[in-house]
Amino acid sequence: MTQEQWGALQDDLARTLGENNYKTWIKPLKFNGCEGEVAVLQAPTNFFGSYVSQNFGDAILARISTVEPGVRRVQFRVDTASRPANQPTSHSQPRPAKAPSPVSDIVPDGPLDENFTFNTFVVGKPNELAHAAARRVAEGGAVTFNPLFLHGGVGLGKTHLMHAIAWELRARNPELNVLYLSAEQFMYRFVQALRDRRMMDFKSLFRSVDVLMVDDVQFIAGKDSTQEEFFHTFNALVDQNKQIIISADRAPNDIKSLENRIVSRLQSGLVVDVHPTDYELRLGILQSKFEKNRKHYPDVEVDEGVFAFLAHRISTNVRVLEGALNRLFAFASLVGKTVDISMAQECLTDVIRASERKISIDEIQRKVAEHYHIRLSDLIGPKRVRNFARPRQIAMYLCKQLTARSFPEIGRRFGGRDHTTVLHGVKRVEDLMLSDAQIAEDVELLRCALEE
Ligand SMILES: Nc1ncnc2c1ncn2[C@@H]1O[C@H](COP(=O)(O)OP(=O)(O)OP(=O)(O)O)[C@@H](O)[C@H]1O
Repeated sequence: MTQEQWGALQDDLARTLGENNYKTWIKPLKFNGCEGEVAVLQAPTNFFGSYVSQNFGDAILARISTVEPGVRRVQFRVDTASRPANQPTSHSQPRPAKAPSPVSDIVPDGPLDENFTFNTFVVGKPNELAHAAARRVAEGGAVTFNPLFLHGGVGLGKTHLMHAIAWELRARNPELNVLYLSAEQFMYRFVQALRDRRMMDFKSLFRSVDVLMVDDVQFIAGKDSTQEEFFHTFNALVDQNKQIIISADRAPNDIKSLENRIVSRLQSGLVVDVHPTDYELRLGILQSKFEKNRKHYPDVEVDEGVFAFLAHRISTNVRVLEGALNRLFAFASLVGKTVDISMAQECLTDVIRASERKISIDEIQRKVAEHYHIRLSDLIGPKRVRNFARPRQIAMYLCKQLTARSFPEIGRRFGGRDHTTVLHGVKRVEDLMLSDAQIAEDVELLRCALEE
């Protein structure tokens, strides 16, 4: 993305977030470039970065990814030149070292968030299994399932649970060597060790931990040598009966470009799905966050019905929910008014609008038919000629990606087809996207048009 495109994107944000938000929070951000899947923005202070990340992070990411489809995360960094010496950055993402780093730098103690404990984790139907498994692992003792593999969508509490396990294990046994890091950090440390010719240090350090936690493991998919090293580390630890805990945004066999031997290793323990939140869980989380934050906003009063309104109207992603609540409280304390539903509606227009945007199967079918210049009846109908069959498979794929519909439901909406036909179609498109650039481009174009 060029600086010019960043400028246009800021203008666009000004229109959706309003002039005040723009001037205060968006204008001071500088675009520092992209590092793989991460777009790096420079913020004036740590607080600034985390506020923007919580409140406007999703809006910024959505726009950046229309220009840079490969970008999946936005990271806020503070300008080190203007920061006093020794002040840590808001993110513990590694920065390239100039000279070989000390051994302890190769595997740093993972950055654990002190708010991510079992006490602050609200349990409901969608996450009760994951919570129970995490509790079991946190008790320590004999390893019963290895690894524990937690998977689920963005912002549903996987990292929170992993940190909670680490805190609990450390509290029970301070001697225990618990290492938490993201898969991205694992790769970075590995590359750094290779570059500094310190692979022996790297290997012996990783093999000496008692509990290893790797977050967002999907990141290493397609990165061959990192996968190889991860596999060896994994095996060495399992052989020593050391506990491993992994998280990812999807189940092991759904992670593309992950070697089969790793997939089967990851499946060999307990695989638990953290489901999207339901209304009750969202309500519970809002109430718990409210109690917790009360001390920061002692004067803020909340009308009855506000939490129910938010739990109904805001998406399943807990990070978004938290951000909305923080923004609402900051606003209420600023204007000194009680939070009521109309204030929530006004203050969170963009968040609510984003949550409301639901793409329907009808919309997808119409767009795909239009794109390929075929009739809707041919897209849905029984004819199996390639001119219709391929767009049909693409439409099925997009339905699976962009709606919450199940395979059988999608099948029904495509002329009563069996769910295995849909499954096959989706798989076929996934494969084709890797080998056929035209198909990959068509799918991306359609996705962008539908998400607009
Ligand atoms: N059940 C819950 N109770 C309390 N807070 C929660 C719960 N689930 C998620 N959160 C909060 O939501 C935010 C996002 O959670 P977390 O970072 O653990 O998500 P994640 O699943 O790891 O997402 P990602 O894949 O984006 O990293 C955190 O602030 C976390 O504390």
